[in-house]
Amino acid sequence: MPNDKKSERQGPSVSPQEALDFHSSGRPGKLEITPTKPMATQRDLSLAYSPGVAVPVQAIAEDPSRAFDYTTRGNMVAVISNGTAILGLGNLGALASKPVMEGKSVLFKRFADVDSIDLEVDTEDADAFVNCVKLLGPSFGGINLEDIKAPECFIIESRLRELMDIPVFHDDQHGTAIIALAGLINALHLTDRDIKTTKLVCNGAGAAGIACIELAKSLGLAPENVFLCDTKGVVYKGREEGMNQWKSAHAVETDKRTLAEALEGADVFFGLSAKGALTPAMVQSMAKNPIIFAMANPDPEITPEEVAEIRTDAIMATGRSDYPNQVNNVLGFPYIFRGALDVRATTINDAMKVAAAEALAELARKDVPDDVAAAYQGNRPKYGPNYIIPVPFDPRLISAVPVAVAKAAMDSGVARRPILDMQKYENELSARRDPLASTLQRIYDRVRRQPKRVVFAEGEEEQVMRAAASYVNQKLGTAILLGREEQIRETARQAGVDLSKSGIEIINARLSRRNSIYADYLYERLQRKGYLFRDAQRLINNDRNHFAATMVALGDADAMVSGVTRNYSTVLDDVRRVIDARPGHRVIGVTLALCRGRTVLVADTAVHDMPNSEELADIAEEAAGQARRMGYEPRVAMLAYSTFGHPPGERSERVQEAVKILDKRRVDFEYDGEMAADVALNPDLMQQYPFCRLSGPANVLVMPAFHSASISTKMLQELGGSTVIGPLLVGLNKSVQVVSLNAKDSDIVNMAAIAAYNAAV
Ligand SMILES: NC(=O)C1=CN([C@@H]2O[C@H](COP(=O)(O)OP(=O)(O)OC[C@H]3O[C@@H](n4cnc5c(N)ncnc54)[C@H](OP(=O)(O)O)[C@@H]3O)[C@@H](O)[C@H]2O)C=CC1
Ligand SMILES: CC(=O)C(=O)O
Ligand SMILES: [Mg+2]
Repeated sequence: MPNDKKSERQGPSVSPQEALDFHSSGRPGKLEITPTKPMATQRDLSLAYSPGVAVPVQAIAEDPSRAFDYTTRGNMVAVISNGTAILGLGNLGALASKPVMEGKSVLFKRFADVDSIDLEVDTEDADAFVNCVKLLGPSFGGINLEDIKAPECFIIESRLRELMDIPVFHDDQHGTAIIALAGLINALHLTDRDIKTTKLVCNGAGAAGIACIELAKSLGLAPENVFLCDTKGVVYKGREEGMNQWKSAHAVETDKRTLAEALEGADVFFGLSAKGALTPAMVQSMAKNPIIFAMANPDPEITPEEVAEIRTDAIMATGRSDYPNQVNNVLGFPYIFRGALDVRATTINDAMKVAAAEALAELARKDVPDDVAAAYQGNRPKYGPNYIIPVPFDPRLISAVPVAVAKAAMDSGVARRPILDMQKYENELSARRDPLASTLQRIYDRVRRQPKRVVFAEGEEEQVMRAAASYVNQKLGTAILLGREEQIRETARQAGVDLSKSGIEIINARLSRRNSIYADYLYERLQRKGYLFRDAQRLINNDRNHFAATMVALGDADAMVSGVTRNYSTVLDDVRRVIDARPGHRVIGVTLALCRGRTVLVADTAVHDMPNSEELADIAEEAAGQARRMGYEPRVAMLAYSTFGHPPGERSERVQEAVKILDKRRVDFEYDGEMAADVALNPDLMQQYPFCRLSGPANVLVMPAFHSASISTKMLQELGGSTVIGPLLVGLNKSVQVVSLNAKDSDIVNMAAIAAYNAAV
């Protein structure tokens, strides 16, 4: 079973500076807490706090299970660590573990809509730690222990499991074991091996290593075929140095003493130890079609490149996201807790772990449908050596894994609130997916497949340099910074932005050898609009928007981003002097608003002040086209203050007329109107109009005028807590995006990626 595809990095690599900037930008850290109830009036205060709050207090005192109804407990998991085994970095203390724990909390939310808070407990004393967590128990629906070193982690977890009636789960043990097992099930299947006769060597006899071999044995691996190694070599019967009861339980009768000896002829290597622990010579000595899971983080025991140099028949996995086959517990803990919380499980038992592993393994064997293919770096993965396990961005995980876990909890009798309608539960799970993340992920992946050259017009601005560096680092393409080279380099030096990477070019408009060609081009476009040649030359020399747009117009760049230092409409006017609308199209602005798991595109948020009916119909067509390009099947609502004629009014007639125009054009997407925003978005209200032609809530909202579009999106952002992206410029003949004044580097990169994406599709 030769592995024809050489292992290579697939995802973005990040520089140390980028990692620091990411964590410190804006509000430091990765989490914030937002209220779920209004706290605006005296009445709100009376309900949320005294006296109203006394009522749920009494209800919970009488019946503790009511805490799940009246508080956050049922959806709240604590990620708790003492920092004694942070990733593979060792014992760096509780405080240093905080970035990882915040990260785990964010992943709980991002992947499975589980609310989570990180708690760093500053003690290495197991009793003190247990006592602390136990006392915090009433606050949470589950406890995710993280990065606590062995053997204390075994003592801590088993004591807490006895003491608490909510799931306590040491992620480095069981999360890792579940994912490794899922990968192993498929790797064994692909190499035609029987688990009963498979020989496995696990390097690392700590939390993760021991849990992995325990779960593997529970699935049929023969104890005599499993060799456990640690810093002292093989864990054999009779060994005394560096032993503990958890290692002893897996000691084997053997004369092998070193990892190298254990690996001779072995089928499987599990690495849960440290960077570089596996050498090419050891890999060479393994059996045919070896299975190598080098899972140490952040650097694996051996890299896929090193393995590929010496063997082409290996199935290779790491804990990292930038190689194929990421065996990392992020695939597990969010979904396992989701399922456990939803049935109010008292624990996470072996049946639930095995069910999760099998669900993950099965998912990787299924055909990947179109809407899922996008999550896979743009390539539709096919079950095989380079795809034995789903990627964390696979949108099917949220419905597949929790369902399996919840069912197993119910079957094994630990569910306090069984789910009666599993199909309904599965649908509810899918609705928890964060659509922004998948949309942006899809865009990024597509651009990575077809990298583009983006010109950043405001190259002297610090956040623009950061964005350009990040764009290149993320392998989205090459970046051109416009500006004075010395100035840019000095600002970059002071700000600690690394511009030395290949793929970042600095161009000074005045000194460019294309300068006169650009001036000729611009003059030809503007000579009948009152411009002299010297005016065109001045615009090219002095105005970076004109220079950048001309670069794109003449094919010297694929896309352009600007707007950090000038008003949107000013940049748009500059660009329109250089670039026309695509033939047959109308230039409009589309804003993406993401709120509570829902995405809507709002148009026109940039160009038409008071569109007439024809223009409204054009806007609907352009916005529907953009929705499709972003992977949504458009359902367009033509909005007004009235719904289907009531109350009547002249302004609504304009919108009604636009609907008739769309009827005549026989467009190939769903649309209807005129209707009010609540009817467009609320299926219950829409049902009151059974003749409405939309098959579900609208996802494209065409506003009757610019002011309503602009006001509503800004209110969504400020009051509704929506993430708002845009306006995206749509309908231009070349790809240009304008960011908002003072946009942050991350916003600029998103816009650059969208510009590059629009240039590609
Ligand atoms: N991919 C994933 O999802 C996960 C990966 N991991 C990774 O696994 C590793 C271990 O984590 P964890 O089990 O929590 O940590 P622990 O501290 O509990 O255990 C570490 C184990 O690794 C052994 N070890 C360390 N260095 C070497 C080496 N060079 N050769 C052989 N054995 C070595 C230690 O040996 P000794 O007992 O002799 O000290 C110990 O048994 C880390 O790199 C971590 O990042 C962990 C969890 C999840
Ligand atoms: C992934 C993880 O939890 C670890 O490496 O510790
Ligand atoms: Mg960990």
